[in-house]
Amino acid sequence: MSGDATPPTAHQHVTWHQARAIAHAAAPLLPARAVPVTEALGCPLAADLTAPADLPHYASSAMDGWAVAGTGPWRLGADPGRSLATELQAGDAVPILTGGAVPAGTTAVLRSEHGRIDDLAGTGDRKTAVLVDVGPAPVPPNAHIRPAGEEAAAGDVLIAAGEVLTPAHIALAAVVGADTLTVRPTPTVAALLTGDEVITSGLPAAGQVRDAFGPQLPAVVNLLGGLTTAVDRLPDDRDSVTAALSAATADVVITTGGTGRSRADHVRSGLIDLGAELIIDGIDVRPGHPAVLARLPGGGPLVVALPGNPLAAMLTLLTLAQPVLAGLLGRPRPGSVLARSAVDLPPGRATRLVPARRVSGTDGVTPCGHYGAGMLRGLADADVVLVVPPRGLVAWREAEAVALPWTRQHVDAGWPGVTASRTPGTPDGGTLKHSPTPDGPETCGDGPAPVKPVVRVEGPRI
Ligand SMILES: Nc1nc2c(c(=O)[nH]1)N[C@H]1C(S)=C(S)[C@@H](COP(=O)(O)OP(=O)(O)OC[C@H]3O[C@@H](n4cnc5c(N)ncnc54)[C@H](O)[C@@H]3O)O[C@H]1N2
Ligand code: MOO
Repeated sequence: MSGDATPPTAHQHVTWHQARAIAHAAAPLLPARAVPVTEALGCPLAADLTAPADLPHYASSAMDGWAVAGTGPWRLGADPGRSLATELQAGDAVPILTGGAVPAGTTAVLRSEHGRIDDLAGTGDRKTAVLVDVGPAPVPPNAHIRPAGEEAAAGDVLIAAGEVLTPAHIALAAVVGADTLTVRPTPTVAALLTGDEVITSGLPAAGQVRDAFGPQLPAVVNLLGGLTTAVDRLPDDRDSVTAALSAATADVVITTGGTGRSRADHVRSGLIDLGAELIIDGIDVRPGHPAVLARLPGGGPLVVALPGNPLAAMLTLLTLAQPVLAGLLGRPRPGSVLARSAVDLPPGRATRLVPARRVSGTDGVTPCGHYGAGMLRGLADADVVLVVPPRGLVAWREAEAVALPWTRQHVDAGWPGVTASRTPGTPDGGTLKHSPTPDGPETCGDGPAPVKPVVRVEGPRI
């Protein structure tokens, strides 16, 4: 399809809740793939990792010293190195190092501190050094031998499918000889930042803006579970935007700017030129109404098109990119936070996303100020974002909000400054609670304001 008309299949004027649900549903779990062990850190394992052989796969010494057979004193033979060719007979000993393979016939390892080499016994070429046990007690059978299979038998499950791989998992996989691991991959994200007026350093002149996204978008993507593999900057030029969209190879493309319908805005038209499926074209939310969610043809990447206004873009990450990444990771649809607004918020034409910060001494939150679509101060001050429905909010009633990716851990752990010993529900004591309903509570009504405002978390976590 070409031209700038919106394809009839696109969801238009969807609500904020619908947009999140559609975005999540449009992003199915990424198929498992084998990745090098070195790239698997942080990925959920897709198939059990079993031990291909006993672990350790040979009996080895746990000490520097001598492998001995039977009781001492022992005839000291040559260093067998790490060869298993030597077979000890009762009364034999050979030097051994920690980790060295114990020769067949070994009954114990005498650690170096507990052995003394005495005069040579015998005569001529048949002279042999004698090893004497001078430890506090005779070396017991099997001392300091790590038997084969001590840690795992061949076939044992070492790491169960679903585990998110830690450095210790990676080390374990490496020592059992795995070169690749089958994981649920981290969704990759390519960022395309549009705008002739956007500069990347120094003070912007009139008509210019400093790029707000490049310096932090990869970090936010990372907090949402993705990995940014490319950040490219594009002029406001239809061919450039179309070419960059068609060349993108990531699981998700996030664009910034150019979602409007002016002669300088080319993201929507570029998508249409390429025959992309527009899944969402416009959301009834402020800020962020021109946002687009699309899929490039041929099973290509999902495209999350963020408006250029900085606050609008950052909040649209929560509206669209967060559920998309959650879907690709096989995580539930992101939930929301329940908070109480310390002030009434009047009705409006659409759902509004309002950065809000905690009110000291209470568990209420209040709008930060400076939350125009092109601003960032309010967001920089915010603990959560209130989701204000068109009917507005009544002060101190439970209201829906979303945690910011960078405050989520504080919300999950209780608000910053709240100690675990505080009684939930008292001022500064947060009660965190999940709710299965991602669509939020009833937020308006005429009942009395609660005495003790409570903040809680609802819905599945990302
Ligand atoms: N006639 C109309 N005009 C506009 C409407 C509308 O409905 N009718 N909607 C407004 C809203 S709301 C938004 S949001 C924007 C959408 O704009 P775009 O997505 O096309 O973004 P741009 O026009 O490219 O830029 C908007 C604004 O953001 C600044 N920007 C862009 N990139 C960056 C960046 N990397 N760092 C910092 N700031 C950036 C850009 O300079 C503009 O100031 O359209 C409204 N207009
Ligand atoms: O919708 Mo715009 O995204 O308000 O700034």
